Amino acid sequence: MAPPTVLVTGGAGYIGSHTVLEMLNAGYNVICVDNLCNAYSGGASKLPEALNRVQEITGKKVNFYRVDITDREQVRSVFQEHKIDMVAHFAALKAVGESCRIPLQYYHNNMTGTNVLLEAMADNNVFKFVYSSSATVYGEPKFLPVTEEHPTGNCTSPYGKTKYFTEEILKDLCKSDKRWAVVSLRYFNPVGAHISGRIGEDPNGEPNNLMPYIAQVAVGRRAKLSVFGSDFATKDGTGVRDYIHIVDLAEGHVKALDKLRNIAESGFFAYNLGTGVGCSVLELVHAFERASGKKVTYELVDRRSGDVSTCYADAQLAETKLGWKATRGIDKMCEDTWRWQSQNPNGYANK
Ligand SMILES: NC(=O)c1ccc[n+]([C@@H]2O[C@H](COP(=O)([O-])OP(=O)(O)OC[C@H]3O[C@@H](n4cnc5c(N)ncnc54)[C@H](O)[C@@H]3O)[C@@H](O)[C@H]2O)c1
Ligand SMILES: CC(=O)N[C@H]1[C@@H](OP(=O)(O)OP(=O)(O)OC[C@H]2O[C@@H](n3ccc(=O)[nH]c3=O)[C@H](O)[C@@H]2O)O[C@H](CO)[C@H](O)[C@@H]1O
Repeated sequence: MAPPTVLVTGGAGYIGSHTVLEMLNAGYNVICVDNLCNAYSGGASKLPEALNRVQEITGKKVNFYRVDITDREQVRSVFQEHKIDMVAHFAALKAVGESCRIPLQYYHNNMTGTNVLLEAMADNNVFKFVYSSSATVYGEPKFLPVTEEHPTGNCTSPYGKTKYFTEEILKDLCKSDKRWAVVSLRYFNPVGAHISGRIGEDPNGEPNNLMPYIAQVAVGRRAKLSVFGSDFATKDGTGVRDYIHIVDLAEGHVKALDKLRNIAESGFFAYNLGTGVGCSVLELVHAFERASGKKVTYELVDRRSGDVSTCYADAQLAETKLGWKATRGIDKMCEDTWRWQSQNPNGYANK
């Protein structure tokens, strides 16, 4: 039987590129689309640099189209060109603070873009869908560890709401038509890089998230880290999160695709992708110092508005239903981030 062909939206981004790599290694054919609004496109190749490197690492071909998923015609033309079996949907805008400043752009990109994609799928009889959701759908945790049964929807930012609203649309769609089979993967805090050091996280401008900030301080691009809040009710007063290695996360997607490929079952299924282990900001700083041999200068500052104190996953359901479990710990996350950051101090741009 020919290997299934998966359309990957946002495949040039951080999580998309790592997942494409694991999908190729697992034998899937991959068609990537990305509008490159948050991915480095430079170089002589027509491929975005991350995918160029994915090809180099895997020795396999990535089909790439520069497509904006909000553009109906562009999306349709990809479905006309290729016989798609399943879709893995990563494309989205994802900066929490920015989403509060420009909510309409977030709703247009993330909601309209997803609707256009789902309509094109239905028109082409493609009903298997893996969605990039987030622990942000749980809002402030009411209990820990957070299971998939935890209520969703109490999101504080427009970004978070787009993740929650999309899940609601997907549930309605699955209720309305039994041909749909949807897996929504709720990521906790993805960090790290591929072991080769060739692909990794390359944020535009000042990083919003902790790990890339730490890495840029260690490599000398930024003077110091601001630690947001030291008076939380946690082991050392700093915020606690469930960091998950990007390769574990990528493998979770392959497991989800394997499940969709092999089941006749339809419906909406949500799974947490996390490790179940909470790590504080200062624990991560110290782990990174050990892994890199560099000092990470920091100062304790006020809390960032909207931040919860502690959030970590119960990831048992993904283990039971998908046969997936995270295996890489904090030290490995730091080691691999450092290999990527030290070999590519300016990310994909060779400046
Ligand atoms: N990184 C995280 O911490 C995290 C956590 C939870 C969920 N997620 C979700 O995972 C997905 C991937 O996140 P990431 O960290 O890889 O982000 P990313 O920005 O690196 O990747 C997203 C990619 O989508 C592309 N894109 C955005 N809008 C598009 C559009 N309209 N048409 C085509 N391409 C478009 C961007 O150019 C980018 O390459 C997103 O849906 C995000 O919300 C990320
Ligand atoms: C409010 C916010 O942005 N939430 C998003 C952010 O969650 P998180 O806030 O969980 O991730 P993060 O990496 O922004 O922060 C992790 C922890 O580090 C702390 N921290 C972060 C940056 C920094 O410069 N200094 C510092 O101390 C922060 O207060 C928190 O305790 O990312 C997630 C994915 O990874 C989701 O997309 C969340 O919706």
